[in-house]
Amino acid sequence: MTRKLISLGTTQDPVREQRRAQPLARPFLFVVLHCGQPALGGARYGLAELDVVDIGRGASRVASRICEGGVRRLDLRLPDATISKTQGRLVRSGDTWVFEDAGSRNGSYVNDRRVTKIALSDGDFIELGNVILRYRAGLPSSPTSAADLELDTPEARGLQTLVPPLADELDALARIARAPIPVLLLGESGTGKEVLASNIHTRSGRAGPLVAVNCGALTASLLESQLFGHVKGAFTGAIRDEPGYVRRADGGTLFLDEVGDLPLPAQAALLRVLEENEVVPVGGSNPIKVDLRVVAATHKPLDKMAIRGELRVDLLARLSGHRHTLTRLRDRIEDMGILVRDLLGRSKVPGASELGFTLQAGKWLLSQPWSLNIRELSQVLGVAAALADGPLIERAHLIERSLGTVAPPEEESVVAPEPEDERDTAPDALRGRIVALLEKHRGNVSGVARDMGKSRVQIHRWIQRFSISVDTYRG
Ligand SMILES: Nc1ncnc2c1ncn2[C@@H]1O[C@H](COP(=O)(O)OP(=O)(O)OP(=O)(O)O)[C@@H](O)[C@H]1O
Repeated sequence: MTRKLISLGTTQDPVREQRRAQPLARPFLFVVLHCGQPALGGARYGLAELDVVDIGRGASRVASRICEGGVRRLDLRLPDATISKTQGRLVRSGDTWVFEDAGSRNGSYVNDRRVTKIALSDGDFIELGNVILRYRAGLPSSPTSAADLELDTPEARGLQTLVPPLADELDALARIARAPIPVLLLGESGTGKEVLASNIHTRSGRAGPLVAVNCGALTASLLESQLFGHVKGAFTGAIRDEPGYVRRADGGTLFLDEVGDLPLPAQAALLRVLEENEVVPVGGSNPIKVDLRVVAATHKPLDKMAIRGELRVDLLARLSGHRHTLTRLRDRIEDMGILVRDLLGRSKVPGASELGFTLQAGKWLLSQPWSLNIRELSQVLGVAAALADGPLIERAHLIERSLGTVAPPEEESVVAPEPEDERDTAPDALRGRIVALLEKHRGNVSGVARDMGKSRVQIHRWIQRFSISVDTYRG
């Protein structure tokens, strides 16, 4: 079984009907995590067309929709020895859903509390044996994303989700991927922008390579030659022709990672390339044609940067053919099961893909803020898999903040407000202080960051804004 999409009804022309249909808020039941067998991934079931959901033990996860005597019923079987054959049921009561335990052997729990009967609220977690489910009262969904979905096989990495509004956005992105439209990926660090860029390239069917450029790591003095290449003899040390990133991506995809870190002079040069589809290598005189598909990514607030003059508005417009903002992990916690399956499956720790979780460990995964998103989850799981000394990852193996005390610098967030001090400090005084510290630290930005009590990213941002050439201070 790979990806089963179960239609909710037949239409004359489903494509046209879907285009006409606006997303509606609908209730859903998610199977979020099979703690004992995370390889089973997760599932979602639309509750809008149902009156009752019966849940009990089965040999495998199977959901059947049945209509008997006018009652629309979903029969959900879950493969878990700790679940009773008849565990419990969800019953529609007007606009709400009520969970009733059916006298199960091990009991049913909602948000950690043992229950016999309870009206569910949006976001409630339902624990049945070692399986954790979640009720969502009203998620915007199109007819496609409202359909039942089982995800138990890793495929289309970065494009899989159970969450309906996100599924609709990713569906649009998957279609855009096939056209040569520039894509701008926004979102917090660790949400999967690079993974998605790679997937967009794969789906584009373009024959050329995916060439990733970390714009924040380009050296100021060599930037143009790194991007656009150079001819032999263009400068001291140019002992042969070099194509540069842009020409290497000819016929493929140029992935501009951390595009918010691109210095202004490089922005102008890049814009020329994107507008004219040709590149002039440093020291050369003849333009060379290039066929590029550009995907750019950043966790910075590009629109604000454009207003402040730190990013060219025309470049931003060029890059923004289609914008996609990645969802934070804590806002797609229903995907925990499918992410865990993917991450354990890819882990280099021997036997990781066979591991399960204790119920306590599973509940912990679902309760964390995951401020560093999927990257943090991946790190936590990697350590846990290495520590586990049996078939199950226990709560003690899941080490909080495995990335140390690192928190995303507030100024890096696409949604974060601009830090107060940046707006309030007199620009001349700030520039003077940075220049003095660059002199003191001989161009070492980390030293400046330490002395000012700021992140390196913040210092780089000021350096760009004040057009300071760091190389001048390197001795
Ligand atoms: N959908 C996904 N499924 C499984 N793993 C993922 C997924 N998306 C991202 N990851 C993993 O999470 C980590 C971070 O992903 P990625 O580097 O793509 O994030 P990013 O948004 O580009 O981060 P940054 O902004 O810091 O560069 C990687 O280890 C990646 O393999």
